[in-house]
Amino acid sequence: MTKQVLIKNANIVNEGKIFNGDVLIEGDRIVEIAESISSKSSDTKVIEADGLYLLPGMIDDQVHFREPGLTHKATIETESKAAVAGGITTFIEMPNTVPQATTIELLEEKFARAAETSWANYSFMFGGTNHNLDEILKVDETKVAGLKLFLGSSTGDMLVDDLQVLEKIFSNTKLLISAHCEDETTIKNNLAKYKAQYGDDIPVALHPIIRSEEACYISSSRAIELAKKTGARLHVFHLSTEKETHLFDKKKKLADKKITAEVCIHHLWFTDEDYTSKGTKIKWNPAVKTQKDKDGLWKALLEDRIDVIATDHAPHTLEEKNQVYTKAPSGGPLVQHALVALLEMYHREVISLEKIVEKFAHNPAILFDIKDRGYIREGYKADLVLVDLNAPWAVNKENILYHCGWSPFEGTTFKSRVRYTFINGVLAFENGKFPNRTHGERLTFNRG
Ligand SMILES: O=C1C[C@@H](C(=O)O)NC(=O)N1
Repeated sequence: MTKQVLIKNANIVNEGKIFNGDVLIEGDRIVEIAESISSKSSDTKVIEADGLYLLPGMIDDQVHFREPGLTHKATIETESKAAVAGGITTFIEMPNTVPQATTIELLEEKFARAAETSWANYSFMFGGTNHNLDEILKVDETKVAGLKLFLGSSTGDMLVDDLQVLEKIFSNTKLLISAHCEDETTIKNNLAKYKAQYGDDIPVALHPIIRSEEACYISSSRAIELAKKTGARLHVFHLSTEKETHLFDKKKKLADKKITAEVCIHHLWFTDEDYTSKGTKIKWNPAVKTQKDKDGLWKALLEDRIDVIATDHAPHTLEEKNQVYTKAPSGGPLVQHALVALLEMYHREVISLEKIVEKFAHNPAILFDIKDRGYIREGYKADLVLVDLNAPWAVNKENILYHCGWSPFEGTTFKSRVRYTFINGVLAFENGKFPNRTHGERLTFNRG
């Protein structure tokens, strides 16, 4: 008989509602959701979830797991395991690896590596450059999550700045285009100004002045304009400014939106005041900006001008991060702590549980047309998370799972913790331990 798991008496958070009930898993799928389900056989594993909240597994649409080529920073195995401990059951990984995922062959190698080692479900973005239009046009949109374009330079030198090429890509690809938007000319001019003043040792607090609001706004506006002109499907990654949020529409149903937006945990949590205590640990591209920006991002998220929450999990070693401003790479690890950070914001009455689930599970599933995931529904894959909202713990070196061994949240106490995570019906994480070595599946899409 197929293996069964019965989750009893959970507060189920799903599709805008919270209700008390039981969920029965058989094999890799949810087979029944009801007020009360009795155990069907003696070897059904029963989880008494009294007081816990059951959420669909989070879907993180932007992570950097550094494989191949940068495995001193992270691997698919280490980071997907950390993700599972953090309640993320599915991730979409970025192409700025070494080599970059800019040919179909290289991309398929990443899929093969993930099939062997990933704990969580996965897909990848194909990388666009100034030179691989032909290859972009060969990519089958039913097989990959989308196309990533760096419209501002960041880790991995993948800047696409040939405007003619860009227009051809937007006009011709059927792939969902995810864009990193920061205007390169603005950044370069700002950087030159402060380099003249400070040399390489620029105070990190100037990062949001160098990678400025203006840089973000110019680039996002340009990408949106191009998407409108060409009819391309555009998803703007990691908005970091209040100003940009007004470029996005709040009225339409998500499935009908052709232009969507993402916000990341670090931009919802930190502000420029934190550079003093955290230094380059919170150096990200785009930069963490002002309190006004953070407030604006929250407002846009809650008003549905921003559609999804992600992490942009981007680990670097501490040695790399602890360099002077111009040498310290941008990015930091987040997948283990993103959900509990959002639950902290729930405790602070900033966001509801229903909204967290909508933005971090339902909406990425809708936006990427992910098949059978992102919801607690009968017939869907059993990617599930049970969280305890009242079990405080502090992030420290002993409980950090990232390969790089540090977190921008070190020293932070979170009220909530992830108790159980299921990947395709298999219990991957249980109270700090990993009872089963799960193997995530390649995402399939309702497209084409
Ligand atoms: O766009 C990016 C890339 C990422 C990385 O390190 O890969 N780090 C960032 O801060 N932003």
